[in-house]
Amino acid sequence: MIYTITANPSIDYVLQLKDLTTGKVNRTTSDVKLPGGKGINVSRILKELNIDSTALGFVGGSTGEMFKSLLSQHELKTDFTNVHEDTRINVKINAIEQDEETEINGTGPAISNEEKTSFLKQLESVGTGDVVIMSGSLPKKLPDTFYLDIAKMIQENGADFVIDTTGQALLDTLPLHPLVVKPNHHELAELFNTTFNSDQEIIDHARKLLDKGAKHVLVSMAGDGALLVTKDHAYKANAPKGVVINSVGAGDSMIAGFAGTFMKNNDPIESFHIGAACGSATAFSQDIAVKEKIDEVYKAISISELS
Ligand SMILES: Nc1ncnc2c1ncn2[C@@H]1O[C@H](COP(=O)(O)OP(=O)(O)OP(=O)(O)O)[C@@H](O)[C@H]1O
Ligand SMILES: O=P(O)(O)OC[C@@]1(O)O[C@H](CO)[C@@H](O)[C@@H]1O
Repeated sequence: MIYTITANPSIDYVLQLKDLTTGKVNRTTSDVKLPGGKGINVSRILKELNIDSTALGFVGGSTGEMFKSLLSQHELKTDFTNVHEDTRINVKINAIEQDEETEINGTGPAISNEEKTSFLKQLESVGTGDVVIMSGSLPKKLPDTFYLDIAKMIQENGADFVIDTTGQALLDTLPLHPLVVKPNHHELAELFNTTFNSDQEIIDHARKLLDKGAKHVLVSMAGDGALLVTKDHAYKANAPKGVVINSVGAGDSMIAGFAGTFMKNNDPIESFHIGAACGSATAFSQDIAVKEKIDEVYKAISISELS
């Protein structure tokens, strides 16, 4: 079973307007509320790919009820821990004529010790053959090491894990051999305090993450596609042409496509192809991509070997 952990889920309030002027009243041309949070997005893509997962996380208050109701139409398996304080609302502003996306994410509820303990109890049965995908910010009062501590615990029981994180937190996960890490090219450059001028430079730095323990490294590059780097090979997926509607969740979609497929077939290249299709398909959709869009985009992506 794949478990996704979204410690800090959200209602994503996605607003579209022509242009955004700060300090003024702006009016939307359309607005939708979506059940958000990185692990939730991963579970939603897995569902589209017909791969079972259970979504875990902390949900509370009246916004939590709305979040669950928004999510219910997607028919995911969930096992949320109820908390006292409200689930957050994240505001996503797509200013069409400015071609600009602005996000304002809330801090989320404070999690009490009892709520945290009850959540962790759920993970005691996770073991060999399971994968736990953890992503997104932490709500108030959870320790910075929350995801890392979970990785240590479930790994001792034989499970695989993915933590979608950046910076030092990403480096800290590597000795535990995560199934995959997926920095974007800017995040990878920041990790090594450098800038990249070629794919080869990106590949060389991605290999350092393999040397430190990652089992697979994907480097996402938004409209420039993505790289899959293994010890001896590197592959590039093109970003197909299309109209970008809302790229929020493209990275989550790519992780879901890669990890979910790899669990099934152990084939990193096909997993990469599907991951790239999920990422672009989400960028070309207002919400997280649906199966038909993923299939359409898959056909427009080719994987080429670079080195
Ligand atoms: N504009 C785009 N056109 C085509 N494909 C895209 C576009 N943006 C993203 N993708 C696809 O989705 C993948 C992941 O996107 P991106 O690199 O933006 O991840 P990210 O930085 O983790 O994003 P986010 O945090 O917004 O989810 C890219 O590698 C690419 O394959
Ligand atoms: O504040 P976090 O937890 O870092 O990110 C949360 C979030 O921006 O990530 C998802 C897209 O990746 C959205 O659904 C959600 O609103």
